[in-house]
Amino acid sequence: MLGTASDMGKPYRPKDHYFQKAKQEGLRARSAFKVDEILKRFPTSVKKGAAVLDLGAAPGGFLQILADAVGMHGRVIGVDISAIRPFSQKWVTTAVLDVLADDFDAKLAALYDGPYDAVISDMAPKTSGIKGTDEARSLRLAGKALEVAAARGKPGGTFVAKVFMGGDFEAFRDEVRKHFEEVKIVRPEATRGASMEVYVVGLRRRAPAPAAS
Ligand SMILES: C[S@@+](CC[C@H](N)C(=O)[O-])C[C@H]1O[C@@H](n2cnc3c(N)ncnc32)[C@H](O)[C@@H]1O
Repeated sequence: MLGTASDMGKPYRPKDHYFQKAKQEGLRARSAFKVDEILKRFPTSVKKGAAVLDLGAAPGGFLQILADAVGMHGRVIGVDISAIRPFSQKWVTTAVLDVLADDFDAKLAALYDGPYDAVISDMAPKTSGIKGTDEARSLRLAGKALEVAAARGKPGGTFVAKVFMGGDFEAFRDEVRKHFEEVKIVRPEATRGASMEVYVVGLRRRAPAPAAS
């Protein structure tokens, strides 16, 4: 894993500092520092040998951290509407998929049928500049990620989703609470100063209720 957030030097201008640091460390995106911080805060969420789904994974900064975290006996599946440059690690599989497409669930199952120890989403919509619209689009993507975690996540597993604060954010957090024993809101240090984004972290997925007979 990378150096701790407190190692990273202050004062700093997030763009310059994390951008340069990502470049120096051969990371595909500065966002790698965000997932690294989340994994350090919740060290049991992604262990060696885990199966992890990364939604909105291009260009692959999160994937680089996740690939190291799970190691060669794990699996990392990364999907995005944009192509992701292939990984040399055999346990990392990537695909171009739109999570909002009707056939997404079937295509994901064909890629790797789960179940997943962690479902992670860094998805973000193309921003329109209209606050309410962007918040709603962000929540739609996070809502889809939660649906996938509820359907394909292991009991005891982890959920992480980026969401733009505002709008129905609290309703979304409450929805995550229905599926996970503990819910935390995290704003990693590498988040740009003016950004409204936070990560909703669900810990210890509750076992699904048995189907009524
Ligand atoms: C902030 S970037 C992710 C950066 C990535 N975590 C990394 O570390 O390299 C957000 C991504 O969400 C993706 N995205 C947006 N809508 C999507 C959708 N409907 N299905 C899949 N990916 C989507 C975008 O294409 C974009 O690559």
